[in-house]
Amino acid sequence: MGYPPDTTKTSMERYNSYLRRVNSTKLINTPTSKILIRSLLLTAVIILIFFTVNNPNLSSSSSSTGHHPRSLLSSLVTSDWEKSVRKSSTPQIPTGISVLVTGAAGFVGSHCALALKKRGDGVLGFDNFNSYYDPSLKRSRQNLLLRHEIFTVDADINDSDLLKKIFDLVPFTHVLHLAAQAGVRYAIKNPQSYIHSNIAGFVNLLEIAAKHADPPPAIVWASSSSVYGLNTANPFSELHRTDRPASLYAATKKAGEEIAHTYNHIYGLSLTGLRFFTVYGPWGRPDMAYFSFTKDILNGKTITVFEAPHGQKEIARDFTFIDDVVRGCLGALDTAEKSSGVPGGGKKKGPAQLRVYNLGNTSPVPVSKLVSILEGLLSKKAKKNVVSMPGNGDVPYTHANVSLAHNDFGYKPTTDLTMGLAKFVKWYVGYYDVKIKQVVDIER
Ligand SMILES: O=C(O)[C@H]1O[C@H](OP(=O)(O)OP(=O)(O)OC[C@H]2O[C@@H](n3ccc(=O)[nH]c3=O)[C@H](O)[C@@H]2O)[C@H](O)[C@@H](O)[C@H]1O
Repeated sequence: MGYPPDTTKTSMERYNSYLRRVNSTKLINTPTSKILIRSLLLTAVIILIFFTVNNPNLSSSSSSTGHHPRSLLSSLVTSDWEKSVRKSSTPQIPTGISVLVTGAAGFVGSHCALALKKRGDGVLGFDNFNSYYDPSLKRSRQNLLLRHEIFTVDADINDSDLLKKIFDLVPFTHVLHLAAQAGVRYAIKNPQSYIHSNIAGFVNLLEIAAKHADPPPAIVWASSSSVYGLNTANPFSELHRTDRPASLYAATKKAGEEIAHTYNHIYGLSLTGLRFFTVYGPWGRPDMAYFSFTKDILNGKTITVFEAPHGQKEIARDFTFIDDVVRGCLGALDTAEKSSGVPGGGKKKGPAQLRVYNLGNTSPVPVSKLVSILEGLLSKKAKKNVVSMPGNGDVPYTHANVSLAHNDFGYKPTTDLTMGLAKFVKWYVGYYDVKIKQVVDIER
């Protein structure tokens, strides 16, 4: 219940405010008050600068707090830019699809973009080139895409205005959504970045796909093996429980799967989540163990290898080679049905497809074996510091059952870890111009 207005007080306040205005005009004309006002202004400016410096998110165009970034729409869009967007997205064959690839300058994104383009599909890249790891590697991937006539828009998926503009220019049939904050253990250091990209960014994309895009595209997106969390049933099946994530990263990917359900249910968006299992290979991510181990072994630096508590199974991963994952992504895109939503959102013509698949290698390898394979390929012994696995989000073991992906789109991984790492090392020494005794010939 509200209080009745105090009319006496209100009119007194109006009068007082009138008096303050009258007095202030008199005051500012005296020399003492001029000095006073100037010093007050100066103090205000200093406080403002202090706040901005200590809260970079306030001035950032792409904050990590989940606030909407300032749109790059007006600074990016020119008629040449529009031409590049349209040209890149146009399929080269009559049966080709038109795909917006978010995270296109990332590891999996760049490989998928190239594979799609190679078979005649239209591909537009989208990436914010953040500095989670060396952005120059992302720029090199972007240049590689450009050499194959794939244009990459340099922006954040939280930029609604720009995304809308892109969907106005191109009637994408599909979105391959791979832009995300990756890394399991980094979530301890920078939790907000996971919310910004994996939750807010994903919702922003889905909002635009559901309510703005005409036609609403089918969306295939990157979930993660980490959603299995503390699950102990093996190998991991899509039917197992995923309600016990061990890291915030895993929790945001699991949240993504639930959010996908909602947009499928309300708006009829066709959505397919792919649970990737520790993907590795050429042009990979420097933050991942196989990559940083390679770098450190070559530089004679000690690597930290995690081990399980005594009496437990060795720490292992179902390492999955990039080419196998790319085939899985294309298979998922090719079997994705159209969204059933009506452009503008709010209605759907009927139920739409909602899928989740494991994309793993089906053959877990202990991390100690990963190190010994690398030692062989690099002809150099690793200096190892073996420590107990810290409780910072890691899980001890992953192992995929991929029969669902096999049945639905013929997914069948074909590269074992030794072969895949040989391909990675060959790329690594070429890219970073490293001399090693002998590069194992993998073109058998
Ligand atoms: O499948 C996923 O969904 C995730 O895969 C990947 O996570 P992980 O499987 O944790 O890969 P990665 O960090 O390479 O560690 C590999 C192994 O090395 C061990 N490890 C790691 C670091 C270290 O210093 N020492 C060590 O022993 C470590 O204990 C682990 O056993 C992606 O990064 C992630 O973004 C997500 O996609």
